[in-house]
Amino acid sequence: MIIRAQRAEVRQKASWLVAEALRQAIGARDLAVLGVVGGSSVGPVLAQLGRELVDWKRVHLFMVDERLVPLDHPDSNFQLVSSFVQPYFPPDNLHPFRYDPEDGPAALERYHQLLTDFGGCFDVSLLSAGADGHIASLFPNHETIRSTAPFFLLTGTAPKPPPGRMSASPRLIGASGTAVLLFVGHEKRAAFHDYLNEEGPIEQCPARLIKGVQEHFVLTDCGDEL
Ligand SMILES: O=C1O[C@H](COP(=O)(O)O)[C@@H](O)[C@H](O)[C@H]1O
Repeated sequence: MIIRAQRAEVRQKASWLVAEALRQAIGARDLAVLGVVGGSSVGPVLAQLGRELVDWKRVHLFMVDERLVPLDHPDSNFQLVSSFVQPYFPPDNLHPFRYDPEDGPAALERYHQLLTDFGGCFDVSLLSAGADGHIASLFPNHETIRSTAPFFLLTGTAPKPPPGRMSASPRLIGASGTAVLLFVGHEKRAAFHDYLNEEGPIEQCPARLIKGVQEHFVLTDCGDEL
């Protein structure tokens, strides 16, 4: 489903959709895994999400992607996300990706194991597309979007700085129960039009990946009529 609205409404609706999908997952299996990206678009949605009626002690937050910087670095996606969710999330339910350059692949395996402890996939993914159509750290025409990894991947060649990143793989994002994808801001207009193109391959516009997710919603303030 595509929802075109003014920015404030996009944030409100996205927050409601995420909350509703979390409530459904909690109803089905007593807990829910929320996967979240970084970037400027998701912060206000996460702030709004704190006003929704959700049993937060049953929700576990994982990063869908992370920049390979220390967790207290201003570029860290977790740093940004946690600043919005700290007021309402139990601290023990926040699961940052902890990278150690000494054992990169082992860090991926540890994160995979941790996710497996909570069911092995994201019940809900909150995503934001970049101006080039990337989602998480899966970039157009890049090794990351071509990856067949079942869970998480590392790259040292991301075209958007910093080049060192961790990302949920295309398969893991595709296995989400619900995906909520934002195209917020005029600079995302071309990417949104690419997303709409039924013919185009996922490799050129990774945002199209979510068309394969069981339940997916796209919210944008880039509609032609706005
Ligand atoms: O680099 C990244 O960018 C995307 C999009 O960010 P936005 O600021 O345009 O919303 C983000 O989803 C991703 O997590 C991040 O690493």
